[in-house]
Amino acid sequence: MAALVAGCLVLASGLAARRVEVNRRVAALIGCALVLFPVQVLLGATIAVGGPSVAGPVHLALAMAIFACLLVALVFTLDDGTLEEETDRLTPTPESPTSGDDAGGDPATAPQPTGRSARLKRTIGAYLTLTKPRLMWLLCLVALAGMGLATLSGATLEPSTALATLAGGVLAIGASGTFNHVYERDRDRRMDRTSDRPLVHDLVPARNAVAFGVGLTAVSMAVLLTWVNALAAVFTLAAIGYYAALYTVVLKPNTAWNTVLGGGAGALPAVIGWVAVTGRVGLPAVALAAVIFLWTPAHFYSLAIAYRDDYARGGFPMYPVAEGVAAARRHIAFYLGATLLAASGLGWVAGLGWVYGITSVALGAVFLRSVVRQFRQPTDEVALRSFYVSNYYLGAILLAIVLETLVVAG
Ligand code: HEM
Ligand SMILES: CC(C)=CCC/C(C)=C/CC/C(C)=C/COP(=O)(O)OP(=O)(O)O
Repeated sequence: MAALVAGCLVLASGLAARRVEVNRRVAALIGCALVLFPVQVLLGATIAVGGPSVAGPVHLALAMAIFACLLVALVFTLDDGTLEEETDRLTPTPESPTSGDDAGGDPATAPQPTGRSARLKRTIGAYLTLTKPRLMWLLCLVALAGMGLATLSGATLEPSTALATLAGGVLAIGASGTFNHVYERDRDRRMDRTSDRPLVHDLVPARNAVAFGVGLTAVSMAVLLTWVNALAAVFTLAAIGYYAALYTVVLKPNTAWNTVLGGGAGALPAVIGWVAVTGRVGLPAVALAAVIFLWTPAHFYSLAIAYRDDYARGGFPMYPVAEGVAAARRHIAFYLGATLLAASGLGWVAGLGWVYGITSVALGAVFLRSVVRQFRQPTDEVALRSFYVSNYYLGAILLAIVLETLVVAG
């Protein structure tokens, strides 16, 4: 039934391309999909009658190729219709002399809480903010999904291992987020979105923040070494270094590739989760990491479009700042396509079932629709909506993995 529906849709795309005038690139891509589809039907028939085992993977690869042709055709069609020329590149202004004074406000004139407990509350709140707690739920789900996948390979997940891995991970994310706050405090002052951060207002002295980050790192390592294993600790330390040094110091201020290359930091928790259970690296964990890696630009570029002026003020060459909104939108669509393909690859590599299949197709469609809306309605609100949908998409497929591997199977 699914193949029939897909076939009808491929055919409908072909008919639509004949009715509306499409350019040659789009026509060629849809033509490819139309030619590949009957081959796919034949391959499917071969599998149904017990053909060679290689037919299965080839069948999946061909399905991915058909999807890729149609997605690229869609992007070129949307681009042709609505996009302005790429004249919207901004120049990051790292040393902007005027923007630093007012954006962050003056801590001396900001209202100070009176009373010991109010001050204590404010300081605790400031330290909590340094740990970037809003990111944690999704990164924890990544690690949990990594652990769940490991159980499919026959390993057993002890609840204490799961708890210790998540605790070590949360502490590590807190540490790297803290280092990020310290290093970026001057640029944060110049950006509206970040001008209320604790270090901008000296709510926490930078030295104390560094000590806090080092402390969190040490406790994280102690937890992982005591209750999980050495390899998980090594990967977690690498993730802290990746985010706090490689991404924050080297990539983010210097190259528009910062998000693509930085995506590896967020992908590592998938491997950490798997390693925590098995003590070694496995293919399904790498496949999950690939999904996160490809998802990251589709996640962040939408936010960066909405805040491009802010990032330019901060002096960061984020992709929409350096290359313009039109190019960024196109890349969001391509990375989204790559994410959806990687997600099907993950399902196949890990042997996931229908809960994961249905969730990734349904939420993938919601994600794709939100990105298509960005082309039709290129406003910051629509871009921001797409940013949140990216999180729901990833959250949903990770939950589906956890459900299939730990709840249903366990
Ligand atoms: C280079 C990689 C990434 C960049 C540049 C990036 C950037 C951002 C930024 C700027 C925010 C807004 C933060 C704030 O306002 O406090 C954000 C929010 C968020 N990000 Fe990412 N992100 C990246 C990777 C990831 C990864 C790998 C995950 C998890 C798997 C993730 C999950 C989230 C979540 C859950 C939020 C919070 C959304 C909310 O406010 O509800 N991000 N991201
Ligand atoms: C296990 C472990 C330590 C994992 C660390 C991985 C990690 C925290 C990845 C997330 C990357 C991230 C949310 C960047 C935020 O962008 P930004 O810092 O550019 O955002 P900003 O503009 O708000 O500062």
